[in-house]
Amino acid sequence: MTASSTAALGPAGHILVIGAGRMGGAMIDGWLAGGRAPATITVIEPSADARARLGARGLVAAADADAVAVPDDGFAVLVVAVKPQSFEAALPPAAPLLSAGTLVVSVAAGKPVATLRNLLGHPRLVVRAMPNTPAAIGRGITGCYAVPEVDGAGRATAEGLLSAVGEVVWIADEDLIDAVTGVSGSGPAYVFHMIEAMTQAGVAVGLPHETARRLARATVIGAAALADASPETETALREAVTSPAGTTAAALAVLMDDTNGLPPLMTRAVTAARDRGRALAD
Ligand SMILES: NC(=O)C1=CN([C@@H]2O[C@H](COP(=O)(O)OP(=O)(O)OC[C@H]3O[C@@H](n4cnc5c(N)ncnc54)[C@H](OP(=O)(O)O)[C@@H]3O)[C@@H](O)[C@H]2O)C=CC1
Ligand SMILES: O=C(O)[C@@H]1CCC=N1
Repeated sequence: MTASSTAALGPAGHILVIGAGRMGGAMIDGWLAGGRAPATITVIEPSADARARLGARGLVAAADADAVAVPDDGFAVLVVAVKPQSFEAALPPAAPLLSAGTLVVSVAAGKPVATLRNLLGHPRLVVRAMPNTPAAIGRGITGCYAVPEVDGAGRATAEGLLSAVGEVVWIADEDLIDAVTGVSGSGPAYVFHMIEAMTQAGVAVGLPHETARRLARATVIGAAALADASPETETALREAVTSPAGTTAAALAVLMDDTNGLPPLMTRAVTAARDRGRALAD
């Protein structure tokens, strides 16, 4: 396989996935839903239960790298989806499974290209990708960085895999992957916490917990669906809820406060996630 042949990850090209947990599993679900043949996906996954479930769906599941049979045409793509803390154990044994043309796509937070290369026998073609869990329903968004050695066709290969689970955005600077993690990789948790916080606030002003939760949950889901369906900007949609001197204006005076409101709080939260991603590099 040549360096550029990875671009042709057609229906028969093989994918190796290390780690089929929440993120790896969500991506696999997306590929299968998109029509990829299960037998073209080999997964290294230590959990026997997970392997049994993957095998039942027609994927090739191995407990470790030693148990993986490399297909005749090699693996076109390796997807690294283990936790950063598992890198040292999980990656070096997989190095012999790669060929010169294998495109390595890592979704791990924090771990830089240099570390991936050191642990995987110095592959040339590396993409760092930061997806998020709405990928499980095809509604994710992934920020990606490709090393200069990955040509347009290689990017197309990565984009083909990642767009099966949602939108794809490319960034030109590897350092900004940690910022992507802070906004969208970790972001779904912020939205779920918004539901929790609105529920808690509803209880604080007298609503029964289940009623508050139902109202909060349907509001977040409905507002997101409206933002998705509407041609209006978020600002216009917010203004449409806000009557002059009304109830929403009273709430937004609290939420939009320059010092104690949501924007400075969110900036602190995103910065903390970005900084944690940077720290995971070590
Ligand atoms: N969850 C998220 O929202 C996102 C996660 N990510 C990134 O995805 C990666 C995985 O995270 P997530 O899916 O949440 O974590 P999970 O723990 O759900 O998945 C990791 C998987 O890797 C398996 N694993 C552990 N050790 C090995 C090994 N030596 N070889 C092969 N597989 C192994 C685990 O198996 P077992 O459980 O049996 O140990 C588990 O199934 C992380 O690097 C994270 O930064 C990126 C974007 C979003
Ligand atoms: O919390 C984490 O570290 C991972 C990366 C982005 C979402 N989950």
